[in-house]
Amino acid sequence: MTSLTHGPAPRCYALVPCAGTGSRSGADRPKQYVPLAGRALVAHTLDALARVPRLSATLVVLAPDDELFDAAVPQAAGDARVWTARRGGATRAATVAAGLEELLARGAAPDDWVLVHDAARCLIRPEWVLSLIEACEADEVGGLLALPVADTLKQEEQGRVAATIDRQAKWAAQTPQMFRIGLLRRALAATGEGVTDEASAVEALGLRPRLVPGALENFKLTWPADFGLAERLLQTMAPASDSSLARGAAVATAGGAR
Ligand SMILES: Nc1ccn([C@@H]2O[C@H](COP(=O)(O)OP(=O)(O)OP(=O)(O)O)[C@@H](O)[C@H]2O)c(=O)n1
Ligand SMILES: C[C@](O)(CO)[C@H](O)COP(=O)(O)O
Repeated sequence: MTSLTHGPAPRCYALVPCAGTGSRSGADRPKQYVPLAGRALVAHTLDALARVPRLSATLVVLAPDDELFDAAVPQAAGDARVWTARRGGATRAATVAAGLEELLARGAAPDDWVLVHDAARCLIRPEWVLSLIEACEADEVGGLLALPVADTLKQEEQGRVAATIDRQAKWAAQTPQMFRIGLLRRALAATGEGVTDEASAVEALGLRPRLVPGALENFKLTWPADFGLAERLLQTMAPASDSSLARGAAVATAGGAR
């Protein structure tokens, strides 16, 4: 039963920065629009997020001059849980910061959670998103999907190894990264555009985000060779079992999108 003295339970929103150019990808267009297994890369990303019932809505932040999204993801126009905003900035951090303002303008509360997920991680699975939500929703700070580094790490100087770096306790950060909207907004305002992920901004406030084990498959498509690999994985992916997500559905349905 809802208490009379407390507000409604915090909701979860996804925020997908989708305003990059993909300069390292070698593609003939922004990488999020490269076709993979018959659909644009970002369409796969949004499909997976759409199968997470705990998400009240997903905000896709596009470049101000984006002319590709509507044709690349036609189903978004008819989906009340997908919102778009042409407010992307010069850096990922600027795009995310603008997206947070948009969420607040659309009725999200500072205490609500936001899960920032790269458009470019199109192999995300609904069950991994749910595992992040379940690990973080009772957490003071929030957290992120990440993977312990498996390889021996080398420090390069002019094409040669200058040092071998201790990999003990090193993790590679992935997305989604889940924080309260108000906290992340404050963190990004303090750090500016230099940070490459949300956790870095939150860490700069002296906080310690929770590391939640992710999956190797949830890699970020960055280099030309990544596209063929992602396409092969998409083609062989078993359909996710939506029943495993049902335990999250009741919470989202009770609130709906604001
Ligand atoms: N100004 C920017 C830069 C990046 N992104 C988004 O942030 C995610 C992760 O960034 P990255 O892989 O670095 O994408 P790009 O910046 O597009 O790639 P590159 O660095 O190779 O140019 C992508 O979904 C990208 O669209 C964004 O929304 N706004
Ligand atoms: C957020 C991120 O995907 C975590 O690995 C990464 O930091 C994005 O960095 P990039 O500079 O945009 O590639």
